[in-house]
Amino acid sequence: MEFGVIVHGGAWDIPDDAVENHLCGVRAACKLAYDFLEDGTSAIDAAEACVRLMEQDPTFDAGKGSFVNQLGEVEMDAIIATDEYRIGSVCGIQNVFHPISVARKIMDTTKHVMLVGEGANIFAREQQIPECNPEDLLVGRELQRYHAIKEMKHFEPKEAFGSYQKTNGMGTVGCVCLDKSHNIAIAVSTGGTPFKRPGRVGDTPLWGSGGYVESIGGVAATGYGEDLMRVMISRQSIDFIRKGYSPQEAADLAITLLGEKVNGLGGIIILNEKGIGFSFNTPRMAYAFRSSDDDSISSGINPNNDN
Ligand SMILES: NC(=O)C[C@H](N)C(=O)O
Repeated sequence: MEFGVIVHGGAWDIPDDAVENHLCGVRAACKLAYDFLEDGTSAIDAAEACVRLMEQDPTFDAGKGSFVNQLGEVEMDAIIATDEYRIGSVCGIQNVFHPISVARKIMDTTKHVMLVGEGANIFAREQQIPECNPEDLLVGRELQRYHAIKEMKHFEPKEAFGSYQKTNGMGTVGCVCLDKSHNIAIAVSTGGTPFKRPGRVGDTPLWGSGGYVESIGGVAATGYGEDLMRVMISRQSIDFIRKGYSPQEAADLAITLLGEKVNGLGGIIILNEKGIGFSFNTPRMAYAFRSSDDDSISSGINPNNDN
């Protein structure tokens, strides 16, 4: 392909009544990135714009709509990177609409790769990234979930990713873009897991776990972060590509490995010049993709392309 994009909107037990919003959200983000890439925009700019759109969509567990932690607060993580090992990552940031753009500024303007917590907020202020009120990121659905979980005797965040319960609306967002100059970029953003401990960081902002990219391909992950980071799923996927597997084969192998090694639950998307791949072992994952070889966007949410 000359250029292309794949997007995910989270891998978990997406309830039936949230399917439409998830599909609309990933398709809109995919279209935005594809149109940019067609116009000659760089992969990194297209990837940032794509994730920003999903961060402002309250359907997803990223930006507005994020889960709240045990204190009832939103703490977000994000990563953005190019295939030249330029990386920006942010953990536990609060009160900004677009963590992905903070990550981008870290990549573009500092010598660092990752900033966390209050330090990340100080940096965002210095960069004149607009701050918002904590309530601006909170949606009623998440407040209700917070109170419901607080009432529970026992809550296991991993269960939200399997087929154990129906909880409305959650899903990290991510994308991989290839531009006309053969550059690949990844961007991933999340509010983490429900009722997480304050300070908990998942896979998303960790290079090689939530995302990874080299010239041979880019990967973005989603799912139960503690499992994804144990197997460094994104880096594993690219190692399969290096061994000669196609993006689809690499995606399937990485998800099999996730299940076999740590009984993990999650999904990944992969893209390189040879093609697109995606795989998940959760009940559903929202995804959309289009390469320059395709006439239109493909999207889905159920296993086996059964939509
Ligand atoms: N919804 C998600 O994908 C959550 C994210 N992977 C985390 O564990 O923080």
